[in-house]
Amino acid sequence: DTFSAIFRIEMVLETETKLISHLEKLAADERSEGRFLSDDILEFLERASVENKLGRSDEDFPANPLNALRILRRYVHWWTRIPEMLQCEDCFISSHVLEYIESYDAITQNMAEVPSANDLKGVADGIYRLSKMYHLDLAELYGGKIKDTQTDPMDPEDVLLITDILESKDLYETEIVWLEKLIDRFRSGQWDHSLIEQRKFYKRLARTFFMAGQLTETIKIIQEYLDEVPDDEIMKKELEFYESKDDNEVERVVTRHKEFVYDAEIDENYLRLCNGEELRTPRQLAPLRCFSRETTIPYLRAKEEVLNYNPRIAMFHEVISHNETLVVREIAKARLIRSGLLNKDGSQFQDRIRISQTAWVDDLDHPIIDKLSRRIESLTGLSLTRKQRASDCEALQVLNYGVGGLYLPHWDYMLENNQQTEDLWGSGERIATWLFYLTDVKYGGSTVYPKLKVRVPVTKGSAAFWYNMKKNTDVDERTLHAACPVLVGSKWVCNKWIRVNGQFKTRPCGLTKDDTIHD
Ligand SMILES: O=C(O)CCC(=O)C(=O)O
Ligand SMILES: [Fe+2]
Repeated sequence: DTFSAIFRIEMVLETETKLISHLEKLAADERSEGRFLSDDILEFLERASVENKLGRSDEDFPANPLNALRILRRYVHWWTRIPEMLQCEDCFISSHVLEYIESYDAITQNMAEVPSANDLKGVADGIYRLSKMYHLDLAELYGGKIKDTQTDPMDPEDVLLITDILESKDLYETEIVWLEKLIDRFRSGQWDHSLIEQRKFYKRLARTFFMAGQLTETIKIIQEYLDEVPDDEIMKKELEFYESKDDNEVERVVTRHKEFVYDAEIDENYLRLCNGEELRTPRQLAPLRCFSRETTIPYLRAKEEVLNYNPRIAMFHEVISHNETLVVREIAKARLIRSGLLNKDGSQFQDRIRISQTAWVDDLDHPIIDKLSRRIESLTGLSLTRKQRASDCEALQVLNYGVGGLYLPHWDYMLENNQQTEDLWGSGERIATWLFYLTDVKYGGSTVYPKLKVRVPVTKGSAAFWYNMKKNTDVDERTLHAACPVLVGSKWVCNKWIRVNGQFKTRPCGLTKDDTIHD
């Protein structure tokens, strides 16, 4: 899918540039022979051309979720439909039209991912999640403002995509808030009325009130509309319909829907840490230090910032160069696919708890990938040899997050299903995780440890490092961690999962059963 990696949305913009030039050529060819494309298409083409230029002039443009939604809606609602619109049943289809359709098909076949209605849902759901998680102000959001970033105001149609999501989750109360704010914006003249029919909104709001079990409000909202447009026959019918209902009936609609499960409760610490709150006391923070750490190379020292001692969670600074981040991303781009999660039997599945795309890159793929592995060896003292069997670590996992992209709290260890591929047969559990940050993001995306109350901000060039196991090789549950939703930005990371069996020389057991690895 497209919504699960910002990189894919950048690709949609690139594809659109090609489609625009094909459609412009078609319009010109037809015009030269005295025929014209429909006004709908011509108006769209003009708008798309302006918005596409704007989007491509700023590389951060698709990293704003509102822009991502606009780009994808343009593609799904327009570009995919234009071939049909050009082929009306009883009109003349010129050779130019056929040519356009051929080039459209060719371009689409070349796309790794063709955006679909499902992607629109993914982005809309992402924006809803972000608004909830980061307490976004709806009036500001509609006006295109997120924190201190500003883009064009949302189109009412985009807002409706989000309220559709709310409705599908039976979140009627929330939907009412979103719709009321939308009508506020109309009333105050902040939205161009020509963009949409007001009736559509009022009708929608009335229905939502009804679904939420608020019949009085339902009738009130329709009357409010009729006060302004008294002759609207359609709305008069709506009013009659609702007036014929009684409260018992409303109750039934609501209880039917309440059987569904509501949004899972987001872990309180996760929420607060992602919002940048410091949850530890000054006393807990006081002993934390930065170290110039020895490595296995005598003259090389590393910049280590300890964020927690037991278990040790550390950030290593300036451990990957700008150029290296570009190489990793470039190799990964051709291989990205939606990230999976592991079933008990080791098979993979996809879920909303992990929204990103993954690519696996190995030491042999490029000298720089190998160099990164050797660097992690010297910084951690662990062995990262890749072998046909019983490797000391996995290949490098490269991730790009999508709109509202996140990874809810989880552990990196896999317990019984730790031998997915042959190279890892006999490798044992994931003893440690090394996580390089390849980009900065504007807002959101931190890695957080809800049990330890630790937050690692996304910092290009740095890495997070921790042990998932105690010295006696029991897994350490305190390492529960998560990736916060990305609010604005394209988050790229890559991580090395280091396996336990190859580390026996440098990682002996501790003196007590519970000894943690914290040096
Ligand atoms: O992206 C992050 O910040 C964390 C990623 C992670 O925990 C994982 O991929 O297992
Ligand atoms: Fe993880």
